Amino acid sequence: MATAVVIGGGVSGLASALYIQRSLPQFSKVILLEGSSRVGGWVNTTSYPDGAIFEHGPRSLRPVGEAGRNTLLLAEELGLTRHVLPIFPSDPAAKNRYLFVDGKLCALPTNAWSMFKKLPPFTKPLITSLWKEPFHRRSNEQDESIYSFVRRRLGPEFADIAIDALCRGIFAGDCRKLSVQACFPPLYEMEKKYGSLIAGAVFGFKDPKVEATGLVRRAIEDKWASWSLSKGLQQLTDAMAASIQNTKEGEIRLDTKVTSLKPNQNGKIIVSTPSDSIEASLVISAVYSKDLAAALPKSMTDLKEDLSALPSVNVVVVNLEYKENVLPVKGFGHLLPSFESGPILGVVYDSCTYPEHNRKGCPESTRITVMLGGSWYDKLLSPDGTLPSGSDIVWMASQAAAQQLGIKSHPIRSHVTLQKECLPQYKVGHVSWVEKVEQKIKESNLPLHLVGSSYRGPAINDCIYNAKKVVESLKTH
Ligand SMILES: Cc1cc2nc3c(=O)[nH]c(=O)nc-3n(C[C@H](O)[C@H](O)[C@H](O)COP(=O)(O)OP(=O)(O)OC[C@H]3O[C@@H](n4cnc5c(N)ncnc54)[C@H](O)[C@@H]3O)c2cc1C
Ligand SMILES: C=Cc1c2[nH]c(c1C)Cc1[nH]c(c(CCC(=O)O)c1C)Cc1[nH]c(c(C)c1CCC(=O)O)Cc1[nH]c(c(C)c1C=C)C2
Repeated sequence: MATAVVIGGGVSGLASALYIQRSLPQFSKVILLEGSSRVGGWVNTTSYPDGAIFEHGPRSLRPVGEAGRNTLLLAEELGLTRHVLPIFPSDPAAKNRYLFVDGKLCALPTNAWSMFKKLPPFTKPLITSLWKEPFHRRSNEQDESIYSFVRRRLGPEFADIAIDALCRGIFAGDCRKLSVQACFPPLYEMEKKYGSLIAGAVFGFKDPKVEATGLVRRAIEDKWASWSLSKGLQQLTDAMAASIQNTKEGEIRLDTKVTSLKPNQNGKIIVSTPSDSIEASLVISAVYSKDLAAALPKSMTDLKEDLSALPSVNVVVVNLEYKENVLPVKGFGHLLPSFESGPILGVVYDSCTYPEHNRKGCPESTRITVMLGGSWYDKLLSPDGTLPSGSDIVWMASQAAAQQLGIKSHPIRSHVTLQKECLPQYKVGHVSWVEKVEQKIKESNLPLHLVGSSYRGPAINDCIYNAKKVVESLKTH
């Protein structure tokens, strides 16, 4: 009886367990071990009895590309079709994103025409950077920072303002340190292959392989910008967990932290938890690389050191709800470049994106999420090095919202979550680091495989799709 063990019950671990059940029938037992008391990992939704929904982690998914289509397919297979909340291209949440610079909200260009206009905070129309872009020489470096790549190709102003803010709004990180090769592989490939981003965008488009039926077809035909679910994104991970447990092979054990992994003489791995030991023919690690390092035996010092080297950042997520409509603009949200504010990364206008998640009977109520910290987390700390109390953080976030959005009223409900080490930082050289750790695991001959946000992308779509690819690579032909 062959047993597969998946370590970690975030979206990557859940996807791994699901795909093992579907594609690797040689495993008569698939056991998912989760250290905490719930599945979902960073996917975490609070649903209040009055119908209001607060997301403390991810809140929307993109339907594009192979990975985006794959998640939609999975949602459909899990029976979630009627719960999908699409954002259409005409919705303000799809069209409007803002920067907060010099005390003002500045709309980012939304269409080709706006590229020809001088839109503050930029001092010249975007087209003036774009037309020169194909003439810049490609770099010979293996990797470089996102900042230096964009500065080289599109100029310093675009890098200092737009790219700086964008990296805060995806990685909560510093574009001067993050790797372009790891964080934006399509941009990196476009330059390497076509010598230019514009040429790459024109000639490099490939139709994704995932078949366009059902939800995928609807998303393509109606040009969805993004989507969520009627009960929030945790509905996806809850449905994944239910599907795993619905089969005779699948088992999820909560409050079960993996404390050690030891190879035995049969080429298997003994997976130990405080209460049990399991002999596994296959182990998929779906935890932060540092957490995997902590479970590996001392004899694997080299690999442990490598896995421990991946840095990550803390993000403080503050959900705020107001009784009335307090937003001066409609859109997805706004971001602050690092020169503006330090620790306040941005604000998501949740009630504008998903009004369905507002409390019942109060369509005018407003939900926003203020995100703080990331690479600037230290700036949030008190002089004694501690994080201010929850009520102080709510005050700080609501003051920021008041100043940036002109909100005069006080929130009627708030929720603060400290998401510790939640976003791994892919620094310059990250892709080589992934190759190195995977090579060392291969050389060890252990039946151990890596998935999760530490390696090939933090987006939910990446996590699910990479889990699928890893499991499918294990199929015996
Ligand atoms: C604030 C925020 C906003 C985000 N917004 C978006 C968004 O809008 N769109 C998007 O696509 N992505 C977004 N992301 C990114 C995305 O949510 C994460 O990258 C993704 O959820 C990571 O999933 P994972 O399964 O790889 O890891 P995790 O969610 O970290 O799961 C790992 C699991 O392993 C468990 N674990 C750890 N150690 C052990 C052990 N020794 N034994 C057993 N279990 C263990 C943990 O408890 C956890 O449940 C956001 C992330 C954050 C933090
Ligand atoms: C202000 C901080 C953050 C906001 N979201 C995140 C942080 C740290 C985390 C996050 N957001 C996205 C992803 C997934 C990336 C992907 O490839 O899909 C992650 C990990 C989605 C995202 N958010 C913004 C963009 C441009 C994207 C990429 C996908 C898309 O275009 O939708 C911008 C953005 N994020 C935040 C705000 C307020 C904002 C823009 C106004 C919040």
